[in-house]
Amino acid sequence: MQSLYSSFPKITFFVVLDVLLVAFLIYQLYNLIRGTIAANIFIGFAVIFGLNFVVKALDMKLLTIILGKFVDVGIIAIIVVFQQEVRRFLLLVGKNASLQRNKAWWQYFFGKKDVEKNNYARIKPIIDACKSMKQTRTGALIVFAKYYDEQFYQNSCEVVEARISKRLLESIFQKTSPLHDGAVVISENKIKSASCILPLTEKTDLPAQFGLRHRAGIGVTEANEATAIIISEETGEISYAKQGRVKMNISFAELEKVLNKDF
Ligand SMILES: Nc1ncnc2c1ncn2[C@@H]1O[C@H](COP(=O)(O)OP(=O)(O)OP(=O)(O)O)[C@@H](O)[C@H]1O
Repeated sequence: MQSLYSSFPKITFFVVLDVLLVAFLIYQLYNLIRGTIAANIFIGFAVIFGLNFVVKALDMKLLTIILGKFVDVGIIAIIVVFQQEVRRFLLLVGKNASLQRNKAWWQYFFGKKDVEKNNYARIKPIIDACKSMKQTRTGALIVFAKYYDEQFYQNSCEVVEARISKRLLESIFQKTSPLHDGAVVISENKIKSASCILPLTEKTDLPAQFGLRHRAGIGVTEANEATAIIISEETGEISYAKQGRVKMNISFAELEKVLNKDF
């Protein structure tokens, strides 16, 4: 009994912290891959790791060698297979440490009123454009990128670099416009680009009516620090995507609230 107890690590502050941090990381990982195909692949990896442990314990030499080969390349395989998820995870870890974020905190404490006032002025043309596009059932996808990753967006986009205006947004998404296909990306208080082809989410548990526009809107928020407004051409319904999740059929009051927070 004595030896069993002595084999346990002493419970210190850092042991508790260690366990809490690991639990937090596993929870974040679970959040990132929940509802995606990656979740099944993750279970596949876990089964192989578990089996390897069992066959080793049972001293089954042949299986130990075969499964051992998988486990040896496990980390590399995980990075290759979970490329998107690793990217999202690193973004998540890095976002709180970023300079821009610190700037936002500074503004929060020292210039909140100005920020809020300017924010409403920035949001209004977007809300107005959404109202009009909802009415006319014009399909649209507007992405709000916290940090404009040129490599990510510009490969597939037309550069716009224009002031945000209701009429410009409407004209871009008008069905006869050459730029109407794809997404508009707003960042740094500008319409940076239009007609962007974005990565599609691999989620398997989305509503049946969600086609490519919705999948792209959700996909971009999984791969980047971004949120997205999706207006359905079929129903005029407005959805809002953030961190890979989507709120369907949101009202304009809700839209104003979320944009005020996220944009
Ligand atoms: N990868 C992509 N990135 C950005 N936009 C895309 C992408 N794929 C498709 N789209 C846009 O989605 C449009 C097609 O939408 P689709 O009908 O498949 O989507 P949906 O989610 O069902 O939306 P809706 O309710 O408007 O029909 C395309 O015309 C294009 O503008």
